[in-house]
Amino acid sequence: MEEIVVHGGQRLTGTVHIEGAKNAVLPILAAGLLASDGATHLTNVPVLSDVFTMNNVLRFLNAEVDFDEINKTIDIDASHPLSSEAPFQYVSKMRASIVVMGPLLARLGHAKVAMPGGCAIGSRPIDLHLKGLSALGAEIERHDGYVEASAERLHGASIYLDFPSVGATQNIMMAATLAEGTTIMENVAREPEIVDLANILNQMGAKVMGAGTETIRIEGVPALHGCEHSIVQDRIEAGTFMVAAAVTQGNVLIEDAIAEHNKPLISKMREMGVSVREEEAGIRIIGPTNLKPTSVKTMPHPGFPTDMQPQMTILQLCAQGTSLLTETVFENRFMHLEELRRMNADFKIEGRSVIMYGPTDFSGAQVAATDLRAAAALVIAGLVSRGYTEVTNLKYLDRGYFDFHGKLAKLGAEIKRISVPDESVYALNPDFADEAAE
Ligand SMILES: CC(=O)N[C@H]1[C@@H](OP(=O)(O)OP(=O)(O)OC[C@H]2O[C@@H](n3ccc(=O)[nH]c3=O)[C@H](O)[C@@H]2O)O[C@H](CO)[C@@H](O)[C@@H]1O
Ligand SMILES: C=C(OP(=O)(O)O)C(=O)O
Repeated sequence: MEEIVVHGGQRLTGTVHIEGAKNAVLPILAAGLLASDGATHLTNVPVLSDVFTMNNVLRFLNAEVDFDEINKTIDIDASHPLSSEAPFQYVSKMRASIVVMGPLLARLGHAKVAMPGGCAIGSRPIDLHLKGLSALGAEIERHDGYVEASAERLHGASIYLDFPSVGATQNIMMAATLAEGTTIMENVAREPEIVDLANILNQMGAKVMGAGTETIRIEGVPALHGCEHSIVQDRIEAGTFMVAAAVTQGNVLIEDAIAEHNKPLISKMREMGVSVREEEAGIRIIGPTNLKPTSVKTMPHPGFPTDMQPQMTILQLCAQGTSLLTETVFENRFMHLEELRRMNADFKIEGRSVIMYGPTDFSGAQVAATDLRAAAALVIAGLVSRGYTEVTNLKYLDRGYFDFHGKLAKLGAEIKRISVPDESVYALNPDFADEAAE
């Protein structure tokens, strides 16, 4: 087992490089299945466990996938006959694998995908995905833990999403690229990752218009081909380092971060007294001595992203006074807070809101990550804690962050990732921690 050990108290300074976005590359890998002619070449691909999982899903479906981890590129060749079945062993590993459904259905007229189920942050149904695919003419059946969709040929339709679901928007958009006629999707997700997907689909020969707005119009085409595409920067990784810099009173340039994609976070950080400078090379964060409290409510884009919520709570817990955070997107995304209580955090959860009483005098503890962003939040809390913090369950962190501890170490954090025996009696003993950190 591995864990991250942080000795808090260091100011972060320097420059950090941001990877391509996990939430962009996963649906884009699925989009690679749509190209019946030629290979798709992706650059700026993040080296993440979720990417390995999605590659394996594509390989199982009979696509050729070549991942060059050093150069961060992937080539996908889906030009030969594909299989249409994504089994439980893959889908259970990663919910996002449900986005192969739209491309398979469009390309092969059939898709059988294991129902993804929920995860630690909430129940995560797929009713909106299915509603959209059904409007395009697919027959949907659910049996034995699978959802099966078939259609001789999909046809364009008008689809209104009850909620701007990211995955449903992606799945339906990809299916509609090869449908006969025009599809109008309303109340769709507007995340930058949706725009990135639309961009690559258009390079593949699709006709997708309006991505990034509430309405997307897709004119179906008979076939798509391979192309080259560079994955958009990860706004959530950028935001995570912005918070880490601010909370440690640091001075960090988040290289190539796109301010436009992180507007709600930037606005809240400025309100709290953080200096956020948009420079040519990226976003510079200078953390103040005293942070002001604030209220945050997560919303679909362009609202405050739920994927920044756990990290944001650390900034709020450090503020001088009472802050509020309301999570409206997922019903169970406060699990990191119970771990933070063991690090001295004082808060009260009331339904979907948490009231936080700052400033917190964080003290190091052994804590376990419960999901991806919880893992990042716990490490950030460790950066401002007295003594040592050990964060376990790093499999969650590895889903979405490449070399997180290494990047923080380069910025001056005292942090190591170490192997420990599974039955670790590893206590918060500075002598042992020093030894393990060598
Ligand atoms: C791989 C990826 O891109 N993951 C992101 C994507 O997840 P994902 O695509 O799963 O998120 P959605 O936008 O679909 O889900 C948001 C909310 O809608 C609900 N819902 C969704 C679909 C549906 O058919 N029915 C339904 O009720 C979900 O339960 C959830 O409460 O967007 C989320 C919201 O920004 C982010 O937190 C995830 O990091
Ligand atoms: C919730 C997240 O991802 P996923 O939808 O892949 O679980 C996330 O990136 O924070």
